Amino acid sequence: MADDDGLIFNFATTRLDAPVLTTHGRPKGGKWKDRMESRRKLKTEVWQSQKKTRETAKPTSVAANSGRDREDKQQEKEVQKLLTEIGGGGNKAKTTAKPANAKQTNAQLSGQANKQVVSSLFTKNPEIPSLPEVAASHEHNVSSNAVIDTSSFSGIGLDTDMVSYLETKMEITKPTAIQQNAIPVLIGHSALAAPRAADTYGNGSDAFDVEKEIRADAPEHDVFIQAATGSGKTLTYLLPIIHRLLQATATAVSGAPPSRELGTFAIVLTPTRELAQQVYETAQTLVHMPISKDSGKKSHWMVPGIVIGGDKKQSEKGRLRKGVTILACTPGRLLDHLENTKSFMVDNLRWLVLDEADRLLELGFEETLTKILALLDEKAKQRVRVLGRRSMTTAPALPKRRINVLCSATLRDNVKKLANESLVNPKYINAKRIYDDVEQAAEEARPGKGKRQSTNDDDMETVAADNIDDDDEENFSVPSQLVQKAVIVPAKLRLVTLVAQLKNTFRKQPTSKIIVFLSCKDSVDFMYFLLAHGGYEPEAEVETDATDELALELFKNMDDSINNNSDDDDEDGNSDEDSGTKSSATKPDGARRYGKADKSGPTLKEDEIVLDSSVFPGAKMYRLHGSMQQKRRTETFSAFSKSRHASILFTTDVAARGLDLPNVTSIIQFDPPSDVASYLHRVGRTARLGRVGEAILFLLPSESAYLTLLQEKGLRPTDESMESVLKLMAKSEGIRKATEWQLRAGDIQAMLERFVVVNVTASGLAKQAYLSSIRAYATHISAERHIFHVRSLHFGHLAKAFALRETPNQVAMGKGNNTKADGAKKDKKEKKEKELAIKKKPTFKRGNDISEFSVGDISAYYGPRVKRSKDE
Ligand SMILES: Nc1ncnc2c1ncn2[C@@H]1O[C@H](COP(=O)(O)OP(=O)(O)OP(=O)(O)O)[C@@H](O)[C@H]1O
Repeated sequence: MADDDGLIFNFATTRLDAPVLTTHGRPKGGKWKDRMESRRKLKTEVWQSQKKTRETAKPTSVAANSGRDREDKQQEKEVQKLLTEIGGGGNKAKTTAKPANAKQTNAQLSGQANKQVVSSLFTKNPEIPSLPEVAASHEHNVSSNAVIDTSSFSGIGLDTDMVSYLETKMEITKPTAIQQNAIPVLIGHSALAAPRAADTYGNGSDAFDVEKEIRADAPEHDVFIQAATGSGKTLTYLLPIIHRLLQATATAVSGAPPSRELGTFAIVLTPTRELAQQVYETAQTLVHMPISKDSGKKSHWMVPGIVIGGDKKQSEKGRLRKGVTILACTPGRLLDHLENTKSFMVDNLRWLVLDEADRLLELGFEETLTKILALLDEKAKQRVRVLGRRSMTTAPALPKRRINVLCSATLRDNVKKLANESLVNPKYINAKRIYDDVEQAAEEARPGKGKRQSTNDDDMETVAADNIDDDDEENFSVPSQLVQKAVIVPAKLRLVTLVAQLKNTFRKQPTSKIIVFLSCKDSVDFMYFLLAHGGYEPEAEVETDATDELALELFKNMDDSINNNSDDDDEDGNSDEDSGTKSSATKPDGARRYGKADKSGPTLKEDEIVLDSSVFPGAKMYRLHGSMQQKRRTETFSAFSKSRHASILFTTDVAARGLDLPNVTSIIQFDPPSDVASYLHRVGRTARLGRVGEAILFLLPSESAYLTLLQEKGLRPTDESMESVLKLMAKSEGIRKATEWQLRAGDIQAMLERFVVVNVTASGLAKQAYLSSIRAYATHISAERHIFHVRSLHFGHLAKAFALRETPNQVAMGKGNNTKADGAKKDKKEKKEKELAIKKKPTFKRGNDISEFSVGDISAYYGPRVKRSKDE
């Protein structure tokens, strides 16, 4: 580890003989020119002093990896302490005495210097560890979640009209392995379901006659569906539901015939609103199928609906009153309607699907789910008691009782418990086979029991079976055609390496659709804004014109500082004198200027869902996180899904699970996931249904042990060097000299930093993102705490990843380089607010909640939160 790799703050130091400063760190009195000169001199001295402090300070060791139970709280305390230290130290000491150590320096300087730190990108970085060679996990030509050719939908008993609609309108012709196994069971024809559905059904040339095939006494099974990401789980449960509703209209019925007035027949519960939206849209598409004449079947009465938090409850009530046949919803809102909406009729409910059941439990919805199940049971009993059986429709095609379907990626203990408690006469189905016993399913899928990473068609189903596992020996698999990479990047170079990686991806494939995962919503807002607008160079006049002298000085000094770095020298070894005169040859593609006309520069607008990028010309920028208004979330989701342009979606884990965003070519995990299951789900947004895709994980040098952890779980990203990423960008931009890739990286970093300096919005977003991401870092699960420990972060270096030139204490104090935001009053207010926020604490949630921590107030997105169960 390099000397300065410990917890050393990038604080400015003070000196005994410093000029007299105002409370804002500015020299008083004298001529304008003298003051300028004095400031410049002070800045240089502070910089030198700061350098000295850094060199003499000792690295702080990473906290010992013991006493995990206490660690969560300890970690929270530490972050709060660190934030208080870097933000509030100034209260303790206002003396200008010579600092004894870095901490003291911090305390002394806060509230005084408001200086810029422009450090070189390529110096003082920790060593990048060399990693063991990893056999690429994507060397197989066969994809593990591809559609199987040996069967057809009619072969597994699906309604003929549905089959032709799937083929002609949706271009879906062959079922996936999980569909082959689960659809017959859900259609109610489990006798036909066999370990290898394809063998059993042959080529499926004969249409399946439900009336003939379903025996009156055939037992109905609840179903547990477990399958790899992107294997078509939504259609696996929706097709049988619609199939049976359709059949019910064509067969003799006792009681009322199925109609909209009979209320809700199927409820699909999802952990996120976006997933509910997706299920709703798929159901909408399916119910609009044309029905062959004289078949007696009717589809027009089926009405899909959606109730999710964030929508107006009154309009939801109205929809429920009219009748919603297939309802997609999130748990909190469903419980609310079950308890309070009298017109919500579930008397005829025949299916309850818990999609992403493991995620629902992770989010703490266990109690809500238990209440929902109890209420549904209670309402079913009441119906028979009060109205008698006549109120029910009893078409033979319909299940005689409510069928519960659980979809989950894993068979962890909490999911097993839920399955045991809620499933009646269950079948456990994966892509390989059907089990009667949950323990047997888990046992057979343990590492060593099944093969992993298939090399041929026959093994394909075994691969997916490996996903079924228990807590002790968790093992995961990803689509075998997915290319997984990891790039180890020192903190200072993170931002520019991300830009390079994105540029390289667009160069390789100009219409790439990329998702960038970040740990918190503030980082999402910042990256979205920065990479949309940061390629526009601000006009020097904006600053010249500014009444505040400091701004002018900063703008000039900034480039002096840059020029102090040998890295930033131009081709001939000369330095530019003034950023305003930097040659356009050094500017990135598409760099433009905004000047007097839009002096204030761009701002972040709430109602904006897409931005053109100035950093990646031609590309569209999107963002998605839980703090956005529901309407914007829905619009963004739909716009990014439909986009055929080069596009980037910046998001938290709100988009990690279940979302089917078509044709995503690349996943970048810029902030590492909160646990391995999240890794699996994030990368699962690409390489869907046999398509190619790549996933790149960014790690700090101190986090490289994470790769070993991933390998232990069967996930094997190969090592990609940061240097190769930066060199490739430089080369493809026509930079010929082998040594100049560092200059190019420096240019890009400087451009983004300049933008943050002069743009009020960018500066605010950068600081907020910086602080929030440190807090989010502290929410990694305790099992991974030895890898992701907040004490191993170099706060000063990290600031550069947010294009910040302030020291950490300036950021935490709310001090900015946006001169107008620096009035004494505002400083005081901001400081107070910050201290209050730190005291009040950010709510640290554990493990998988990192994403929800990051998306802000969880109850706003997922409905009321319930207590996490103790045995989770
Ligand atoms: N048999 C099929 N043939 C072709 N496309 C299909 C088939 N089944 C589903 N699809 C399509 O595949 C995409 C992914 O399906 P879906 O979202 O249901 O996957 P999933 O298994 O739920 O993934 P995840 O676990 O990531 O949520 C959808 O666009 C869907 O229309």
